[in-house]
Amino acid sequence: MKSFAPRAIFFDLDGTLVDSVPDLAEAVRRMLVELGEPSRTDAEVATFVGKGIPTMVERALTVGRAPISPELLAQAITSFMRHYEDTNGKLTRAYPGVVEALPVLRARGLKMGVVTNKAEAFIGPLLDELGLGGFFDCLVGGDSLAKKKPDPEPLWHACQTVGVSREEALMVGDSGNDALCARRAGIPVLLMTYGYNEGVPVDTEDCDGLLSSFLELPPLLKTA
Ligand SMILES: O=C(O)COP(=O)(O)O
Ligand SMILES: [Mg+2]
Repeated sequence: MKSFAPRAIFFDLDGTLVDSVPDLAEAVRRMLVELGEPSRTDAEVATFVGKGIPTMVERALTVGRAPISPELLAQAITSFMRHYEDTNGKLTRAYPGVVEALPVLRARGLKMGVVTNKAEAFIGPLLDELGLGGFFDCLVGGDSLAKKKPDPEPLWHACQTVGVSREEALMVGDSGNDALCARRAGIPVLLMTYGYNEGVPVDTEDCDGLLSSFLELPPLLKTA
C-alpha cells in the first residue's frame, strides 16, 4: 500500500473509532416501543447507520415495512434523541488498537479531528466516556453544518478549523459515504474493514486502502 504524509487526520466515528451499534440499537428499540412499532435487531440497525440520525430512524421504521408520515418521523426522531442521550456510551467501545494508536499519532504532531454524521451533541460526551476526548482538535457532526457527508463541506470545514490544506489531510472512515466525501473533498481516504457500510461490502468502495486494525495506521504515515 502507498504511504501518506498528512499534517492532519480526520476520523469517522461510528464504525471507525467506536463500535456504537449496541447503544444506537437500544435507543432505536426504545423509540419503537414508544411508538408501538415492531422491534429491530442490532444487526438490522448496523445497516441503517451512516447517513445521520434522521435517516437511521426513518430506515428503522420503514425498511421492509410500510411508509410513514412526516409527522410520525419527526416524533420518532425526537424520541430517539431522548433515548440515545441515555444509552450513548453505555455499551459503546473503542475498536481494538484505537486507544493505542491515537497517542502515537498525537506524539508525531498530527492534528486530529472527528468528522461524523452523528449529531454533534452526542460526540463530546461519548468521546469523554471512552477516555478519547483529549485527542481531537475539532469535532464536526452531522448537524454541525448545513450539509453532512458525503458532501465534502464537513471535511473542508475540518481542514479550515485545524489550519491545514486539503492536500495535507487524510480521512479514515468505514464506509462508501466517507470515501465519497473524501473523494469530493480532494482528500485521500483509508477505510477500516470492520465497520458499518449500510450492508454493502466495504472492499467494493473506491478508496486509497483498506485497514483491518488501527495499529496498521501509524506505519503507513511518513511524518517528521
Ligand atoms: O450515521 C450516523 O449517525 C453516524 O455515522 P458516522 O459516524 O459513521 O458518520
Ligand atoms: Mg461510519
